[in-house]
Amino acid sequence: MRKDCLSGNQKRSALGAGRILFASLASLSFSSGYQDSRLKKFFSRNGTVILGFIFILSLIVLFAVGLSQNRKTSENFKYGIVFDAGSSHTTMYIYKWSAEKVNDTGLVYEIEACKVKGPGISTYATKLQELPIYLTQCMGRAKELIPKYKHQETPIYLGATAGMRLLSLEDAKLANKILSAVTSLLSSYPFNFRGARIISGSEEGAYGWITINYLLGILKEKQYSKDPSLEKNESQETYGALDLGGASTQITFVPKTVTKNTASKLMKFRLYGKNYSVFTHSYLCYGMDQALLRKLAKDSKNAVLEAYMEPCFHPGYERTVDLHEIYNTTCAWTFKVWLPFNKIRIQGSGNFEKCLQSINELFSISYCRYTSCAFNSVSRPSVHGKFGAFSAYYYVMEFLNLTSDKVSSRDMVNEKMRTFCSTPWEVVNTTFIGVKEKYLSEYCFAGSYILKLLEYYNFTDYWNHIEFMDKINNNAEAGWTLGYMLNLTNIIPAELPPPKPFSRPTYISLMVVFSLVLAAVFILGSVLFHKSWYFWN
Ligand SMILES: Nc1nc2c(ncn2[C@@H]2O[C@H](COP(=O)(O)OP(=O)(O)OP(=O)(O)O)[C@@H](O)[C@H]2O)c(=O)[nH]1
Ligand SMILES: [Ca+2]
Repeated sequence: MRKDCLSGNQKRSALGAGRILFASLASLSFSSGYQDSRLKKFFSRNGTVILGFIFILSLIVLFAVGLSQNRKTSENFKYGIVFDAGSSHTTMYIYKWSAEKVNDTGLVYEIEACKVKGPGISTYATKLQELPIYLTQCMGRAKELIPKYKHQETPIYLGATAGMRLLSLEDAKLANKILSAVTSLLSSYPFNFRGARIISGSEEGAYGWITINYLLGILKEKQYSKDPSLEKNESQETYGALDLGGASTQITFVPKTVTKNTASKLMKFRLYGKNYSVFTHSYLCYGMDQALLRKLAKDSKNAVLEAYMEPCFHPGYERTVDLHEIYNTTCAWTFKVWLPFNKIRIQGSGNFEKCLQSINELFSISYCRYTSCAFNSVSRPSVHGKFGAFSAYYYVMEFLNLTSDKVSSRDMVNEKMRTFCSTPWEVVNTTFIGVKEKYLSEYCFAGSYILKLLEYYNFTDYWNHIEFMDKINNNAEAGWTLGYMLNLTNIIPAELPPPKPFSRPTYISLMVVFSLVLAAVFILGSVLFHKSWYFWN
């Protein structure tokens, strides 16, 4: 338990200090008081008033010092803005924290997640003039929510992820044009603009890992180890992070053992006085949207008379796609075949087993130069401990009602998926009214894809180790943005800040005790002074 009251030792030392103070004051009044008769007269008349005045002044000083050290946290808030420019869309997050408690864990929280209307910024290469309108609504929210006098000191960052990574592989100049346009646009706002850049897949994975462990209070657990409310986190291992975006997916965790194979994939951090070696890998083209595009491109070769049966779509569902749209992407071009038509009609058959088989072909496992690989010849240290799965992992599992603790095995998920995929589209469409058609029609594919992805990561027998998470502890959404800001604003120190000498209640108790001792000293001093004056006169 944290000590909030005075301990026996503290009480004894407080009283001891009082006695010494009293003795020195008394001796001072005896030794110097009688040497000057004018002074004696003055003290005899005004002594009590002077002592009372000194006493009150001391109290005021003591309390003023005390209050200045224990100022209410609501007085000085700081803010930070981060734009997550993802492949499918952009979201602006506003974080708020107390300047005084900045080093405590879990105290930065999200006050706004503003979804920018429209697709990801990588699609704006040919319509740069539309960017001001694109960002204006969320920037307006930032101006509204952050007090005006804080605007200038509020940092604003924009991090672009896999959509821009892909564009920069296809045409680096175009990607730079977008970033320049965004830079000049965000610089024109009254905030402290600190850069727009494409973050690497490793950064995206690592910052996501920092975010969830920070919000769960795991990074700084040691400092709280005597607090019963945080006991569950004592000596707890960090959570691994699983992020599934639209164009890339990341896996990040602290491996139990580091081998030669994994060493090159480790990122090292020193946070709150502890060292972490974090394995992280980002698979470009393995995000949800790009995986579906690649699957459609791969299976389009089966088209007969401009149509083919798609097992990952519900029976009765139909979608017509432009072949140009699916072949002309960096992720899918390897599946390009010549077909005598421009469009294909995709008809759902809702066959879960066939869907899984077909998804299998998206993962290359034929070659592994390490002892064990997840897929695409990327080394895979054994997964262990708990994992937090967010972004599309959460959206999909939440929709399928598979996020509960009771869903403890992969078999249960398989069963649910089998039934869901075979449900006719007409039934699905009329049951889930109001759900965006794009999302609704793709949940069968998405759920099956997640199952396969987690199988390749080797979670088959560890399904119950995964927690699907969105907002953590009601503080902030899981994702890379908070970790990015914590790092760039140095909110997480490398070393643990030294503990405060006293907690607030201890501090107040000490003030009260010392004030009472002071009062007693002055009252006694004043009585003794008068007695001695009469005695010597
Ligand atoms: N069902 C559902 N899907 C969503 C929702 N929001 C986004 N998605 C989809 O989930 C996938 C992942 O979304 P995000 O995590 O936002 O992806 P992103 O950040 O744009 O992409 P990356 O740049 O790869 O990280 C994409 O296919 C989105 O279209 C939602 O609210 N519900
Ligand atoms: Ca993302």
